[in-house]
Amino acid sequence: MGAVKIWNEMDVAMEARDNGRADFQSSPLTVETSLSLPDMSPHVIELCKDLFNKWSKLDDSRFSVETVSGGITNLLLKVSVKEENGNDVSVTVRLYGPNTDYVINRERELQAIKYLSAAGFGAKLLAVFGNGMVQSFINARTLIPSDMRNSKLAAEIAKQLHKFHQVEIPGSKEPQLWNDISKFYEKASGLEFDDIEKQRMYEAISFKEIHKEIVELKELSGHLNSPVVFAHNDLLSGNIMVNDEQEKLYFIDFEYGSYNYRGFDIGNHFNEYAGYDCDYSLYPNKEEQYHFFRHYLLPDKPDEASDKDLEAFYVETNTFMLASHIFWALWALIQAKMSPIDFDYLGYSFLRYNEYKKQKEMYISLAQSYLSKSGTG
Ligand SMILES: Nc1ncnc2c1ncn2[C@@H]1O[C@H](COP(=O)(O)OP(=O)(O)OP(=O)(O)O)[C@@H](O)[C@H]1O
Repeated sequence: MGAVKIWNEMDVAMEARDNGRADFQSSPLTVETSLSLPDMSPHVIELCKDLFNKWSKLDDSRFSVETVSGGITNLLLKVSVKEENGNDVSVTVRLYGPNTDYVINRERELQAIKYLSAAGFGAKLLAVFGNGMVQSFINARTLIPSDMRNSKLAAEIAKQLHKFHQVEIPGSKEPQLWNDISKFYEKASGLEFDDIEKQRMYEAISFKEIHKEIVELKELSGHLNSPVVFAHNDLLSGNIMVNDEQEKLYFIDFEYGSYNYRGFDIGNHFNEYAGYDCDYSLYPNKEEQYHFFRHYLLPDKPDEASDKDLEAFYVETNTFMLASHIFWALWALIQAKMSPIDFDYLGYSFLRYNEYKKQKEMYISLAQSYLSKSGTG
């Protein structure tokens, strides 16, 4: 992560605080992400003491630091503190992965978190620092892909997403999908790999073909009038948590959040039924999708959604589902080069693009015949 980027983050944070719009702390300190947990812990404790006054005088023995997730993007730590009054308090400390600013706009993320957490979504933002942020710890379990097709949970996710899409975030309301895809395309098409096998696989990719697909899909999806909303853009099972006793659902991780097409957010979510293994036999069937759409469209009276609205929603979602494959296929190519994390990003990119090619004919003709029927094509 470059120094310029860090200062941008701090500027956003300072500006928000100066305008009295936020009540989170900030510090220019950074924590080296390559350290082992035992070596990193004293630095994390020092950071927490610097950020939170009430902890500044506590003995280090009152802090414990553990790993919550190695993520495929960041390192997430849980810091538990025994306060002087005997209370146990936990927070999460997120350390941004090196080079993630090639694929994540941190300013956009920070701006979104402030407003989303104020609207009751996700964990509360408590502090930002040089290469990460501190948030409240959520006591809930993280979903696994198969949870998402559980009909009760699917209905809850749809309802929650409907609310999420109503949050207003200041700034430009331009949908970002094609800007992001175009940025990813530029970056992804000019890579070079030191590893010979990776380079060989990379050279087999036809960027000319991908470009043509992007142009056609952009043109077609533009006719579908998908509403532009503030979208999560990465609603996979690992970014949804549920507290079963309180029946409370949490969306977390707004790294990719932006104004975007509603159909993209939902089509992307449906693609995630397949999990990281990309088992697309798990993609929701029409009945499961309609169940989701009903609860999204009319959360209080889902059974009253009209066939016409459901059909339009189906066409919209499955056209943008195709764009989601291209988005993440390009993203994974950049990650394959930039990320230090041991994950087969190149293989993942191929799985996503192959699935795009497998599905495109069916869903593009569906959208075309829908548009010609409705006279808007
Ligand atoms: N505030 C929180 N409280 C408790 N657990 C959390 C919190 N935020 C995240 N988690 C847990 O950590 C996991 C990883 O979090 P998150 O998705 O935000 O990290 P990430 O590095 O972006 O991961 P990935 O790149 O895999 O999406 C989540 O799936 C969830 O289990």
